[in-house]
Amino acid sequence: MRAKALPMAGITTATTTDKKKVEVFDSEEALAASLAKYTADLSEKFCQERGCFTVVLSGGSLIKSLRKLLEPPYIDSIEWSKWHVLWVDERVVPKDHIDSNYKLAYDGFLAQLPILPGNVYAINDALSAEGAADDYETCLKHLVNIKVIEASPLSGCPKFDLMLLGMGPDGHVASLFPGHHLCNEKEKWVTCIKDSPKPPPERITFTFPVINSSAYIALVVCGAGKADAVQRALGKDQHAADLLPVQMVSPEGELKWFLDKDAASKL
Ligand SMILES: O=C1O[C@H](COP(=O)(O)O)[C@@H](O)[C@H](O)[C@H]1O
Repeated sequence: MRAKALPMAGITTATTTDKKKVEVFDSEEALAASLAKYTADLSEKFCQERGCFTVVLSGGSLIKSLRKLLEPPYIDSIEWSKWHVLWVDERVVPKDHIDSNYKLAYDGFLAQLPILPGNVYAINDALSAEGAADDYETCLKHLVNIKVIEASPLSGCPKFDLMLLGMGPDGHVASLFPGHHLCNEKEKWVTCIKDSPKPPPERITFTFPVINSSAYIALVVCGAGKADAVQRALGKDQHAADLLPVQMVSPEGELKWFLDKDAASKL
């Protein structure tokens, strides 16, 4: 694949290949502005093409980086009623619990938007971890059947329009942690983990077959604490063995890394 460096305003470096783009921003503020435009442009594209836009959220620091979507011009121009919002992973806690990814997204993002409540798909917090994972997979199957979510002709998995992923300092994405056997799950779309190394221990998560069926993935990573994992994923010395989960992200469509300069400091 051909790689080239592009000079862009407010961006320290930008590297592209056919399917993978990496942009490094001088500040998290500049990253958030670019992420909002990227999301809005994809929303417009998919609302026109499909009549709806399926967006998958992560928890953690990603939600703060979406804040520019709450401001003009996007708050007024995006067709929010056509958005369908799901989560790539969720902690098995009540929806009003401080650890809930739903609560984080609702308080910091969704509560301020005119997205239809019926288009926001939280996990069922009354169920066990296994039950919640099965229930969420059933929800995905229903949304594929009624064509809200496309099906990938390659994998048969749900093909989300845009997946917004964060990454932990250890290189985990969703609730798929380094060295954990769930990174190799091939059959289930949604599974549960009961021994998460990061609290809380019980979570549900999309598996890599679903993550990697996405049309677009934005990987949003900020802060010096994540520079080592970024270096392993994007640096010159690439080893096929012992891949970090973030290195297993390889969508059918486009993968775009949004890095601030601290996260990119070891590249
Ligand atoms: O536990 C989780 O961590 C990751 C990364 O979070 P961050 O705060 O370091 O950005 C997040 O993407 C995931 O959804 C969440 O459950």
